[in-house]
Amino acid sequence: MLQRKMLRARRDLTIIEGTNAAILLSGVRHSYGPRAVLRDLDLTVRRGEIYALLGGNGAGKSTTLNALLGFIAPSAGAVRICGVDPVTQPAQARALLAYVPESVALYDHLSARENVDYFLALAGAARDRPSVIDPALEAVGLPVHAWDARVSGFSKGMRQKVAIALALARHVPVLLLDEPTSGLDPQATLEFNRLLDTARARDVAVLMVTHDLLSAVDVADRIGFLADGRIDEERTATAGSARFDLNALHARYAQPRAAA
Ligand SMILES: Nc1ncnc2c1ncn2[C@@H]1O[C@H](COP(=O)(O)OP(=O)(O)OP(=O)(O)O)[C@@H](O)[C@H]1O
Repeated sequence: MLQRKMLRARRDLTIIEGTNAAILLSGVRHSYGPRAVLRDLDLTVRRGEIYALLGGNGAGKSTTLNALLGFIAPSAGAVRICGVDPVTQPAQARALLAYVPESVALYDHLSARENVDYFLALAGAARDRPSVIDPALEAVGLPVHAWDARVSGFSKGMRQKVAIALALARHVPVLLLDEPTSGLDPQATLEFNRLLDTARARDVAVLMVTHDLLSAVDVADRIGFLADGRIDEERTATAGSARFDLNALHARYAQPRAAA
């Protein structure tokens, strides 16, 4: 038993040392009571890469995000954000990532500019308006007339732009997204995907948990299906306009689940 644990620890170390992944999960296991949710999950995302993680309800996608955020400590395996363990070094890991939940929480009585300024101050990051805040708001395409408007009147898409602007202003290498396009109309979804292109161009590693296959096909470099606690299948985008075979992916995604 001890030998198995040592072998596993050595394998984890080898994987960590031999990778340039900004996001790494290696041999990760996690159970809630008797229910094993992650079983030897291996997943890596490099800087400048967008990875879409798909999976049926209850497959363990949020649990995966929670492991990366350091909210849960896996019973086995390694989790790293740019080499930092989010459980044992939470402050260092948090400084390296931005997390955008399905519903972006902002201060409704503050403007877009003020929200970015406030959260930059909380993060201890540089917050000069002309050189940091305004260029970030411009990069995400938030209309200039909205910069000083209270965010209470913002749509979901606009709130996401503020959240991504904050991530860009912080220059974090890792962006974690939970169901970013749920509830967005097709136009807002396309706009959001182009925001992710901006993040990729700035060398950010993006992990996007989603049920939105069309969005994943449009923007992701790799798509992974989480099933039975591990990546069951992974596809990589090909060059050219048909980046993925949408019909094949849909057939894969919609296939009946094995009984638990
Ligand atoms: N805190 C918890 N305590 C006990 N069980 C949990 C807890 N959180 C999640 N689970 C269970 O773990 C499994 C995986 O949940 P998780 O939320 O990670 O799945 P998901 O893939 O994000 O699902 P969805 O697509 O529905 O959001 C589910 O069976 C869920 O009921």
